[in-house]
Amino acid sequence: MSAENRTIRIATRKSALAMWQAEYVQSQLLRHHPHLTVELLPMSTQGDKILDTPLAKIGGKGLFIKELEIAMLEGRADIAVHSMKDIPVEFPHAFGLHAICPRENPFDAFVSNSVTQLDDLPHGAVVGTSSLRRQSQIRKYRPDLTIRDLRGNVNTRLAKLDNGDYDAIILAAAGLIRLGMPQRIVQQLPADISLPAVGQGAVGIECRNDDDELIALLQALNDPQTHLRVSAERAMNARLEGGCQVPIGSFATLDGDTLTITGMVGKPDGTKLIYASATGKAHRAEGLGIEVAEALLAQGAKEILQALYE
Ligand SMILES: NCc1[nH]cc(CCC(=O)O)c1CC(=O)O
Repeated sequence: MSAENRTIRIATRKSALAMWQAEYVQSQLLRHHPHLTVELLPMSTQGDKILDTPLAKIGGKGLFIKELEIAMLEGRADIAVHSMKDIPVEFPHAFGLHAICPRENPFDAFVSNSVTQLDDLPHGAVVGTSSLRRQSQIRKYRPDLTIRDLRGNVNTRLAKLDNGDYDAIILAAAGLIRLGMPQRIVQQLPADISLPAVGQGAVGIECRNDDDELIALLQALNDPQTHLRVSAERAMNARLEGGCQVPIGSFATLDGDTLTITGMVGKPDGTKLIYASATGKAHRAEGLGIEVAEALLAQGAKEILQALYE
């Protein structure tokens, strides 16, 4: 049987956003390779089951992908589809990211039912986010606001806002757009207020490193520009040893073959945020990411990050 006639099984989490991403990859695979059969294998992961404990305590974001990797090792699935911002810097060695799809809106979205921009929230208003990165930046910009924890998938978070538990919440614009709710974005937060997470808005495809035939099929779905930008951002994160749940932002842009990357590390209480940028030829994406990490380390990034683990 030729590669073009294979059956590709996609392991995915069951959340609405994960399912959207898996279906997107399914449709793109069929568009480029019409003779494939592409099936979805929706799975519950440890990360989805344990909702009441902070992620950092139960093993971090790797928990959301381990079951998917076991399914691939056991031959029940061929690929796994992930939000790039949710996957750890390092992969188990048998696996790799073999395609990164075109990036959706990478910015954070301010979502509220009462005001139309962050600046209009009254003093003391309650903003929901569990992201240390968002918390740090919002506190810096509006030290008068109260930040309250907010976990769950996108729909759960929106329901908590609509219940009146928060005056506003911060979500990734990409998730809202993909789930068909762009009208929920009342303000797109610019990078100088909320620098996005590493890989935010990009979807990656993981498979076993030894499946050459499949890796070749996936190349049609890879977007080289997104790949370069996300590679720079992930290289920065790797150099900072920024695992899961860290107050780190990283955002790369491309202008022709010139790549610019900006990084940020912040104290969760918003009292100290450090920034660095680098610009250079796009083929040096990873080197530029590492340069930014070094510049952040020179300004005290390590001390900020270490304090979090104590
Ligand atoms: N951590 C949850 C998560 N993972 C991916 C997205 C959507 C954005 C993306 O694909 O980068 C979201 C929601 C959010 O952060 O608001």
